[in-house]
Amino acid sequence: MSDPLWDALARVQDPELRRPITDLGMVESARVDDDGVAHVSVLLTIAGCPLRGTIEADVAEAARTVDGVHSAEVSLDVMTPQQRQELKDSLKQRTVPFMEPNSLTRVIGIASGKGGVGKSSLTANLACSMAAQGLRVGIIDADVHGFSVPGLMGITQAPTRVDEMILPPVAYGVKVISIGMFVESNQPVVWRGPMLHRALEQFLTDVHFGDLDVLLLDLPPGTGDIAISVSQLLPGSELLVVTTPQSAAAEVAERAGAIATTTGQSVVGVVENMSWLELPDGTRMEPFGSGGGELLTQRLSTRLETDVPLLGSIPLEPRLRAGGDAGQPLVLAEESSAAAQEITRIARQLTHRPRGLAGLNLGVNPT
Ligand SMILES: Nc1ncnc2c1ncn2[C@@H]1O[C@H](COP(=O)(O)OP(=O)(O)OP(=O)(O)O)[C@@H](O)[C@H]1O
Repeated sequence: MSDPLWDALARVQDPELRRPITDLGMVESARVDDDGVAHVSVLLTIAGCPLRGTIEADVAEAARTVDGVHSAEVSLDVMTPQQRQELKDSLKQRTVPFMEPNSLTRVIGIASGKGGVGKSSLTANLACSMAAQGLRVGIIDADVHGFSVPGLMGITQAPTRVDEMILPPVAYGVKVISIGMFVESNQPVVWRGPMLHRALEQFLTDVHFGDLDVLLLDLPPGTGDIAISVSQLLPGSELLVVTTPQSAAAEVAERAGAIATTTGQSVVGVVENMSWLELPDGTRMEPFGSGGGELLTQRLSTRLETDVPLLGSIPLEPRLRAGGDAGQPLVLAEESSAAAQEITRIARQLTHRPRGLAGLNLGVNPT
C-alpha cells in the first residue's frame, strides 16, 4: 500500500543529483505520529553538505502537504561509508558516460579563434535556453586560463565531493563544473598540456553529471592543447565556432574550426556575435564591420568539404554584458530582447539538428 508521506517525499529532489531523495536512499525513516507531526530522518551524502538547509526545508514543506500532517520535524544525519557506496553504485548504473560509443549525450565544444568574442557568454546563454526547453544540460568550463562560466551563471557554491565523486553545482537547471571552482580565488592557472588533459579527463570521469541531453564545453580560445584533448577524450564531440563580424577575427576563427580536419570532429555551425548595435533611432551601427560570420562559414565549408551553416548573428546588447556581470543570463533575464531571441533560435537549431558524423570513429587521429 502506498504511504502518502513517502509519496510526498518522493517529490523532493536532491538539489545536486536531481533525483528523488527516496530513490537515493536518503530517507532513513518517515512516519506521522498521532498528533499529526511528521518525523523524517534524512541521510546526507556528506557531513558538510552545503545544501543541507535546502534539503531540510524541501522535506519539511513536502511533508506538510500530506493530509493530516500539520507540522514536520526533520532530522539530518550522514550516510555511512557503506550507504554512500551503495548510492555511488546506483548512480553509476544509470549514468551514460559521454565517452561510450552509445552515449546519447550531444557534446558540443564552443570554440573561437581569439578571446573576447563572447564564447563564454554564448555558452552560458545557450545552456540556459536549452534547459528552459526542458533538456538536461551540463557545462564544462574548459577555458582553464580564462574560466568565467561560474560568474556568468551566478554560481558561488563549490562542488560537493562524495569521496572521489564530484557533484557539480546547478544553476538555472544547468550543471556546471569549472577549474575556477578548484583554485583559490582568482589565482591564475599555470598548468601545461598534460595537466590540462588530466583535469579535463577528471571532469569527465569524476564529475557526476548524470544522464545529459547536451554537454557544452567552453573551450579556451585558439587551437591549444585542450582542443586536442577534447577530441581525444570525446571523439564524438562537435564544434560550434564563434566569431565577430570582423574579417580578421573570422580568419583566426577559421584555424580553430579547421582543427576538426585533424581531430575527426564535425563543425555543427558558426555563430557571429556582436554583429551590430541598435541605436535609439532604430538604425544599426556595425562597430566590428560585417560579413565575418558569412566568410567563416564559406571558408570552413570549403576546408571541411561539408556545409557548415551560419546558425545566427547576435547583436551587441548591453544587457547581455550586464546579465553576465550579475550572474543572470540574458535569455532568462530579458528573454524578449533581440539578442536573447537570437540565442534561443540558435539553441533550438542545435537541439533539433540530428547528430552528424559525431560519435562515429572516423579512424582519424591527431598527430
Ligand atoms: N552580444 C554581446 N553584447 C554585448 N556584450 C557582449 C556580447 N557578447 C559578449 N559580450 C561581452 O564581451 C565580453 C567578452 O565576452 P566573453 O567573456 O563571453 O568572451 P570569450 O570569448 O569567452 O572571452 P575569453 O575567451 O577571453 O574568456 C564580456 O564582457 C561580455 O559580457
